[in-house]
Amino acid sequence: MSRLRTAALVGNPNAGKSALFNALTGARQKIANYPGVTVERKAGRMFLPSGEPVELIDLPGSYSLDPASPDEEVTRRVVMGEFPGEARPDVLVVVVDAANLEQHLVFAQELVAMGQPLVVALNMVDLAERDGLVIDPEALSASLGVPVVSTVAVRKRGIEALAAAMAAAEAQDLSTRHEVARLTLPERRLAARNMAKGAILSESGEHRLHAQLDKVLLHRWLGPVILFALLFVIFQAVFAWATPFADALDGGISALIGLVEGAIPEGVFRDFITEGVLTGVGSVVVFLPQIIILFAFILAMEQSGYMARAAFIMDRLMAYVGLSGRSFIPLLSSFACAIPGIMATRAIADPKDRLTTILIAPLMTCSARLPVYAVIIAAFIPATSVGPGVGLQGLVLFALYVLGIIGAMVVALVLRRTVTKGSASGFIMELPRYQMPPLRDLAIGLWQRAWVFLRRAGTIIFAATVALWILLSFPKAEPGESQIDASIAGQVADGLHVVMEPIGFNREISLALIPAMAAREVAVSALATTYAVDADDEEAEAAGLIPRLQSGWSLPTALAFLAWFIFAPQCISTIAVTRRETNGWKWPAIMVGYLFGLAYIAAGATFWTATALGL
Ligand SMILES: Nc1nc2c(ncn2[C@@H]2O[C@H](COP(=O)(O)OP(=O)(O)OP(=O)(O)O)[C@@H](O)[C@H]2O)c(=O)[nH]1
Ligand SMILES: [Mg+2]
Repeated sequence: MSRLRTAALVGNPNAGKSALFNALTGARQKIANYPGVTVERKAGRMFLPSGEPVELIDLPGSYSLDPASPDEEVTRRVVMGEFPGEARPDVLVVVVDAANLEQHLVFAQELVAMGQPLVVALNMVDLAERDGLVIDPEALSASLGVPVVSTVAVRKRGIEALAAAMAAAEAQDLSTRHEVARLTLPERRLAARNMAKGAILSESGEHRLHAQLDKVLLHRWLGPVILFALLFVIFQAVFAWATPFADALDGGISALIGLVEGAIPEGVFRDFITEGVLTGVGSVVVFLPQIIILFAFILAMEQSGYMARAAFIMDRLMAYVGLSGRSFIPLLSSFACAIPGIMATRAIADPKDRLTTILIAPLMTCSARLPVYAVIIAAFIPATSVGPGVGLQGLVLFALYVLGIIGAMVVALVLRRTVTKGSASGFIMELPRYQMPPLRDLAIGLWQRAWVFLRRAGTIIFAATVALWILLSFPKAEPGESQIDASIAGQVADGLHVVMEPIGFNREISLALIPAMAAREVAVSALATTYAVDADDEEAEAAGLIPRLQSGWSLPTALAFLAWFIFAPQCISTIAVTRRETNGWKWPAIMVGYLFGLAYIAAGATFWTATALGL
């Protein structure tokens, strides 16, 4: 006759505890909160083979008995029998994922060491077998010293055997458990690895290959080196591969301008089409090839399963600045655009972690900066190579991205010590399988990205450029006076120029920065339109933006302009989404303030250093 009254399911997150709970209890469950905390208490009744009822509790996922979150705190106290009003479970069912055995066995050993009756459910064996990995429960049982039952919770496989093992658990000899109790965490990790290895019955070549791949790609220092090398190659490719396509697009736009000039009689309307629409918006659209190449790499990294590994690598590095790998995915999406990045921070449970991530997200180089960077680099950085296969232009682009990341990390460090003080939470994630990126998905993803970019060009960039063209074109200049001087925009820019002159910005830049608040790419279209309006004749107008930049700007000014855009929060939508996600104006105001401050300092420092060096 069994004396079991209560049992608890415990284990790492996503091991399948809740699925097992459902399989064991059927519909007989009751959900409430633990007293005093918002953590859910899920209990239900199951029956042992003898027909005896047992109350089964489904505990929240945990990585160890050292609590790092309210969920883990509850798990720990229930398991230890310290939770008021909750009886210590008579038997623990430790759920481990067969495909992530090494990871899950670390916590399992800690539980074994508690010296309670215990059964291990080796769950998800179906998924492991699909991946070519067969685990021997007998071998695992021998090395852990406790019964192990294979289960597939979602197919209700192994459920009866598990219930039988639970019933038999009270007769367990607990005297040998103290050996495990003495192990330190690194020792337990090592033991987990050996046990996991020792329990492998068979492993497919593919699975072994993937495991080998992980050994290299997740290596303590080789991993980050490979990640950075890969990023380096990506930025090289953005310049090296895009040039012919960008040139072709550029030629197409010039041809279109020629066509319009031939078809429409001279006048304000023709100027509007050529200077405002085609030159302005066209100057941004030519960067479509660069955007596509960048995203082809990013999507391929995501779909191949490498991106999750990158997050894993970054977790270690981000811990130094008080952030966890949980921030990596939002920050990574911010490379496309800070808006989805900031929205993705909702997945970060810790409020201070989340706030820090929101505040630094705009420092990740979003794709809107790419046209700005690319046009200045094309105009001022020679297309020379600085080593075999290493172009200077790609190197500068890479440096700009890295500077954004370094800026973000420094800001995070400062924030974590001041306004968002608190301890960082731990982070472990399940790594997806490696696979060849499916070409179809890749193509769809690229198409979506390209469409987002073109839609921006057709809406917000178009609108801001047209508005600027109107402000630049009226009132009309007297003969002998420059159109920019006469225009409304020119007058406004003169005011801003007073503030921007000390950091090396000329009037055209000051002018372009105002509409660029709508979106960063507008800085490019605004410059293109300004120079087109300013051009004395059609020949000068047709010369294009890059020669105008080269003849009008000094190198220190161009570099200062690049430095400005690493930091400047020139994006109204980002400010709006920050307001929404932080419920007020306080944090967006702080964000905008510190980013403009940094932009000004960085641009100024760049300008004066470059000037002092005689560049
Ligand atoms: N194929 C397969 N899927 C499973 C198995 N067990 C659980 N799952 C799935 O794995 C996912 C996670 O299972 P859960 O039961 O929610 O995991 P959990 O341990 O309760 O997770 P937390 O409560 O977050 O700690 C769900 O999508 C389940 O459907 C299994 O044996 N085989
Ligand atoms: Mg669960």
